[in-house]
Amino acid sequence: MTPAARLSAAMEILADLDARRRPASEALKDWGLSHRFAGSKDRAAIASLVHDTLRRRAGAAWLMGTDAPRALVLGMLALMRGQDADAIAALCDGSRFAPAPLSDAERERLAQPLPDDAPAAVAGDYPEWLDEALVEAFGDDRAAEMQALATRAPVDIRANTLKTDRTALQDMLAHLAPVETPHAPHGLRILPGPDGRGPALQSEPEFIKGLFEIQDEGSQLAARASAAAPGEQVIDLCAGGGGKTLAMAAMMENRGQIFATDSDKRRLAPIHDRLARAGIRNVQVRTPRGAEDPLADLADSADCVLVDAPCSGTGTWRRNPDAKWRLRPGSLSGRVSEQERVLDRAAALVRPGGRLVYVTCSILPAENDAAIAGLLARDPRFTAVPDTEWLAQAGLGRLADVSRKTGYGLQLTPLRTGTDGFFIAVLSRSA
Ligand SMILES: C[S@@+](CC[C@H](N)C(=O)[O-])C[C@H]1O[C@@H](n2cnc3c(N)ncnc32)[C@H](O)[C@@H]1O
Repeated sequence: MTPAARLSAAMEILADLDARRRPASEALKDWGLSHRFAGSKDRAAIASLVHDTLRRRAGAAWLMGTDAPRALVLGMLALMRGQDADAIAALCDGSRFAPAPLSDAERERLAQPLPDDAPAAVAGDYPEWLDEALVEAFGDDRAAEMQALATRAPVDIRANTLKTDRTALQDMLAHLAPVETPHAPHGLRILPGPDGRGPALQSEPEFIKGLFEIQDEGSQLAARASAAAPGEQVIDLCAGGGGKTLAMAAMMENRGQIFATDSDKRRLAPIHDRLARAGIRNVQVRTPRGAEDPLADLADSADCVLVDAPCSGTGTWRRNPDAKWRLRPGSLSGRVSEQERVLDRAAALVRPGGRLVYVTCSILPAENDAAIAGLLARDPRFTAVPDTEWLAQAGLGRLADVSRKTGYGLQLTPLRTGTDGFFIAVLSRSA
C-alpha cells in the first residue's frame, strides 16, 4: 500500500470507531481481516496512524475545527508528525486510494500552530470532563503532564536476575540498542522506531529462555516498592498475569513464599507459563473456585500484601490512547468501589507490623490518595509510611527528587519519571 492509501485506511477505521463505539484493537483487527491484501507492515503503519490520531484527537479537532475522521488524521500529521501543509497535500492528491485533495480551508488550518491559549484539555489532549480531577492532581502543570502522556511510549524490559543481569542482557540484545532505565535497577529501554513500532521481543531467544520480561519501568518500580525480601511471606492480591509477582519473586531470590491470586481466574491463567519460563519456584498460585475465598487461611499472616488495584488505566494512555476517549464517569466510580473492596480485603491479610503496598496505573486522585484516605479512616490500625522511608528501604531514594508527592504516596508520570503514570503508597499495620 502507498503511504496515501494507508492514510485513507486510517480515516476509514476512525470512522468505524465513531460509528460503532468499539475498541480500536477490534476495529483494526476487522479491517485487517477484510483487507487481506494489506501486509504486516501496512497493518502496523495503519495502526500507528490510528493510535497517533487518538493520542492527539483533541488537538487535531481544535486545529481543524471539526472532529471528522479525515480532519483528525490530517491534524495529527501536523501536530504529532511535524508534517507541513505541502507534505500533507502531496499525500492527499486524490489519486486512486489516496484521500481527496486538501481544501483551501484545510490548507490554511494546517499551516497554523495550536494557539498558546488553547484550553488545557486541548493542549494536553484529554477529555474535558476530567479537567477538575487533573487540576487536583497536577494544578497548572496539567497540560504539560498530559502532553507527555499523549506521546508514544518506549518498550521497557526487566532482566530476570534469577537467570542473568542487566549488563549481560544488554550485550545479548545489542542489536536492539537497549539503554538502562534511569530508576529501575534491572530495567532496559528500547525506543520505538520512527513509525512507532516496537521490536518483536517475544520472539527473541532470551525472552523464550526467561531471561527478561516486558514490563514498564513504572511497574518495575511499583514491584520494588514492596521491598519483598528473601524469606518473607508476600501476597499479590491482584496478580493478573503476574507482572509484579515475577518481579517480586526475583527480588526474593526464590526464597520465602508469594501467594498470587486474582478475582478473575482468566486473567490469572497465563501466570503458570510465565513462572515456569522465569524459573520461579516460590510462588503458590491460588486460583479462585466458586464463592470460596482462596486466601481464607492467610488472615493476619503476610509480611507484605501488594494491591495492584483494578483502575481506570489513565496512567497507560501512552500505550493505549483509545482508552482515553472510552473512559466514562460511571466506569470510574465502579473502579473506585472495587478499590475500596480490594483494600479492605488486603488489610485483613497483613500481619501486625506488616505492610500494605497500594499501586494503581492511574493519575486520578479519586483512585489514589482518596482510596488510601478511605482505608485509613475505616481501619485505624494502618498508617501511611513516609515516602522517604519506603523509598530508602526499596533502594529507590533518587525517585523522591523527581516524582510528585501526593498526600499519602508518590505519583510517577511520563513527564516526571519517564514511566507510565503510576501511584504508589505504602502503609504499615501497627504491631
Ligand atoms: C492492574 S491489574 C493487575 C496486573 C498485574 N498485577 C500485573 O502486574 O501484571 C488488576 C487486577 O485486579 C483484579 N481484581 C479486581 N478486583 C479484585 C478483587 N476484589 N480481588 C482480587 N483481584 C481483583 C483484576 O481482575 C485485575 O486482574
